[in-house]
This record gives sequence, C-alpha cells and structure tokens, in this order.
Amino acid sequence: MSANVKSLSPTVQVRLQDHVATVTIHRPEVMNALDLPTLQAIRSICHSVRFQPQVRLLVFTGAGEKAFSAGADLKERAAMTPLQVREYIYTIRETMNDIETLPQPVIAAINGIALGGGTELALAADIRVAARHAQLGLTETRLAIIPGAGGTQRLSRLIGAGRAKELIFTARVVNAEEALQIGLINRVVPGAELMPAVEALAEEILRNGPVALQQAKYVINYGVETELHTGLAMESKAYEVCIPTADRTEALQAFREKRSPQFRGE
Ligand SMILES: C/C=C/C(=O)SCCNC(=O)CCNC(=O)[C@H](O)C(C)(C)COP(=O)(O)OP(=O)(O)OC[C@H]1O[C@@H](n2cnc3c(N)ncnc32)[C@H](O)[C@@H]1OP(=O)(O)O
Repeated sequence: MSANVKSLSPTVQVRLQDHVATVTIHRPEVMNALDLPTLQAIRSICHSVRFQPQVRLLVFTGAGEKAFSAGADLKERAAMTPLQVREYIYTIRETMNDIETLPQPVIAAINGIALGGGTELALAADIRVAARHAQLGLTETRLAIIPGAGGTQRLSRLIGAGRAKELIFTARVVNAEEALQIGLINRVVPGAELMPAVEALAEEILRNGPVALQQAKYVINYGVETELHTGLAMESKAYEVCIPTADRTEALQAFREKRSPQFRGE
C-alpha cells in the first residue's frame, strides 16, 4: 500500500516517491518565510508520516533557488498580539521538535538562504546538504529576540557553545563553505546539483535496513544527551529491536547468496 500524505496548506507541498517524502516550503514570494498556517501544515505532515512505514526518509527544502526559508514571517508577526506571538513561538518550536523526533532519517536540502527559523528547521534535520550559494544564520538577536525554535540548544550541541554564542551574539550570516567548516552542515554542492545529490544520499541511506536506521537515529538523538554508560545501555536496547527483524535475517541470507538485500522494514 503506498503512503498517503496530504498537506493542509498550499504553502507546503509534499511529493512521495520511492519511500521518500519531499516536503517543500512554497512561499517563494516571501523567501519561504514560515507563517502559522505553514507551520501547522508541516506539523500535520510530520504526524501523518510518523505512522506510515512506507515513508522511510524525508527531505525538507524550499521552493525556488533564492531561499530555503527566511524564518518566521515578520509581517505576520508585526500584526500579532503578545499572546499570538506566544502561540506562534510554541508552534514553531514544536514544529522543529516534530521534525527532529520523526523516526525516519531527515535531510535538509538547503537550496538558498536559511535565516532564523530557516536555520532552526535545518538544525532539526539529521543531515544538512547545502547549495554553494546558500547562507545560514541565527539572526534573531538583530530583532531583539533569540532563536526560539530550538536554535540555542541545537546549534550549541552541533558546533559547540563557543561558536554558537559567536554566531547568535553577532547574528552573522555564514556562507555554505564556512557552515561546512564549522560543522553546521554536512555537505556543499553546486546549486544545480543539490537535489540530485540529496536524492543520491537518500538512495545510499535507503539501501540499509529501515528498522536499523530508525533505531540508530533514536539512540543517537537521545543517547547524546546522557553520560556514556547510559548511552551504551540505550544502544544495547536499540540493537535488541533489530535482532528479531526479518530484515536482519534477509541481510545475512543476501550476504551468503552474494546479492543485495531486499528490506521490508520489519
Ligand atoms: C523562532 C524563529 C524566529 C525567526 O525566524 S525571526 C526572523 C529571522 N529572519 C530574518 O530576519 C530574515 C528577514 N529577511 C531578510 O533579511 C531578507 O529578506 C533576506 C536577506 C532574506 C532577503 O533579502 P533580499 O534578497 O533583499 O529580499 P527582500 O526584498 O528583503 O525579500 C523579498 C520579499 O520577501 C519578504 N521576506 C523576506 N523575509 C521575510 C520574513 N522573514 N518574513 C516575511 N517576509 C519576508 C520581503 O518582505 C520581500 O517581500 P516584499 O517584496 O513584499 O517586500
């Protein structure tokens, strides 16, 4: 049975192909800024794919070549009451949490500028591949606010508190090469090659056991927050989940028969 994922809003498009769901933020006229309906649509998609094992990997990207996402919609924000701002911030933070806690691997295909919530969305992904012209930055302190969608926590865990403080305090925008050097992204490719490179990476990942991929993600995400021996105990439990799977038996069978395994995700 093929996956069935619908978007609540025309500002978020979803394409399903070969076990990959590609989620595109589609507001190019405002640099793919994230307004409330767009966030709610992303949350709904995350909730749906979480329970569709046919979706084995997700890619998030932005429409057009200019922007991945310019972050929170500042025009919408200017018209909000303080209470509405609180609702928005809660929603954008939970959106990034929804993305990060998806059981499937998530790749951010950073097709252009990613500022504020745009960088925070990329940080919620597992792997970040950027076009050479892309730029990233947690620029919120320019607006007398702070990264409120997980950026203070995820950036400091990814690149270290010292570098995270420098980028957040300065609100500096870094180009793709610098982002690669500091460990903010995994890869830089020419703009025209971004999606082919992401598709190739997805294909490379999807050659491997779906249950193993999900268990590896789960135990890295949660284990990294704990001290070593608790993490190792978590790894042991995650490994246990893989042992009874038919895929594990299929992998050994395929090795013996010198062929590629056909995994079913169970
Ligand atoms: C928890 C999360 C918090 C946050 O994310 S706070 C927000 C952080 N993001 C930002 O501060 C980025 C704000 N935008 C910009 O700095 C610039 O834009 C860019 C550098 C992204 C692009 O600059 P340029 O190439 O000169 O284009 P342009 O004329 O500024 O933008 C094109 C259209 O896009 C709209 N737009 C851009 N960013 C946003 C945004 N974040 N919210 C709402 N609209 C945005 C503009 O207004 C304009 O539209 P029009 O043509 O109607 O004037």
